[in-house]
Amino acid sequence: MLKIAVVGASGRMGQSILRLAKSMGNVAVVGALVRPGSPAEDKEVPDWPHICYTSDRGAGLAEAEVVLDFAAASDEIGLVRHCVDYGLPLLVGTTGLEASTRQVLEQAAKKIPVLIAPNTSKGVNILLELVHRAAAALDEDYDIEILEAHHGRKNDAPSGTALRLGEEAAEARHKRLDAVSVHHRKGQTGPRRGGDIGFSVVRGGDIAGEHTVYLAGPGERLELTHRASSRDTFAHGALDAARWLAGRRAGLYEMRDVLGF
Ligand SMILES: NC(=O)C1=CN([C@@H]2O[C@H](COP(=O)(O)OP(=O)(O)OC[C@H]3O[C@@H](n4cnc5c(N)ncnc54)[C@H](OP(=O)(O)O)[C@@H]3O)[C@@H](O)[C@H]2O)C=CC1
Ligand SMILES: O=C(O)C1=N[C@H](C(=O)O)C[C@H](O)C1
Repeated sequence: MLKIAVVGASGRMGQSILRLAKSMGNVAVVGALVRPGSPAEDKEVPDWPHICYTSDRGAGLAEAEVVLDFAAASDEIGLVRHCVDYGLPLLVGTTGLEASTRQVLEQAAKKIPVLIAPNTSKGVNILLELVHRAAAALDEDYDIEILEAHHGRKNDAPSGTALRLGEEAAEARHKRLDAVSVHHRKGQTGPRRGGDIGFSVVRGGDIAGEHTVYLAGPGERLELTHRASSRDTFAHGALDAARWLAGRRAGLYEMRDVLGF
């Protein structure tokens, strides 16, 4: 039985993971971390009656073998330091991380296993491979645009997945994403610069997560799309990844390592 702790346990992803873990039977939730002052604090976790939501990191992570972080980037560095101090493998599902946090995670990965996974679905991770291949095969006459759509409660934009897709496309063309990304267009923009990668964002309703990468060329357009119809898809992937991460040696990992491609 794998013992996990979920950080951001009262959130949408946290709840989905807690529910799914119960139905699976081979994963035990031993910690459910919430923000200090959260209305959930000290309440019993539904499905896990012997566990209470806590904001006490030491208590919440004490028995965990793997930590799953879906806490919307609020105290990432404190969490990473704790995992390093206690040798805990960490899955970071949270998106919208600062570049400085990413550096802290890279340092931490020298000491503990760290899996950075902005999207834990199988389909999106296959999409990353397809985008790499298409961006490399089609030259810069094929303009790359990335469109993402999510529910109206999402806090960060563009999504972590959209940015990861952009990185993959840029890397395939031997570019750095920050040198070619375009996030704003309004007014007299002038023509599109060849080689740019544009991002567009839709927010509304209960959209679980949709990503389309366009490669728009002369006389044709390739569109590669992934649509998640349920948040449980991400929760399933997170629990698979947690099982994979347990007992791994220190290192920086991605979902493609978990999925074996
Ligand atoms: N990797 C993947 O496949 C996926 C990643 N995500 C990402 O996961 C993150 C969470 O998404 P979602 O569940 O929809 O967001 P929510 O806002 O529903 O959940 C985030 C939760 O984290 C809590 N929280 C905030 N700070 C802390 C803290 N310091 N310690 C513990 N808990 C804390 C929040 O509490 P409060 O509300 O009280 O502030 C909230 O309950 C986002 O970054 C999202 O982009 C989402 C889906 C899939
Ligand atoms: O906040 C969400 O909901 C999601 N966030 C992730 C992201 O930012 O890429 C993954 C998924 O699309 C859902």
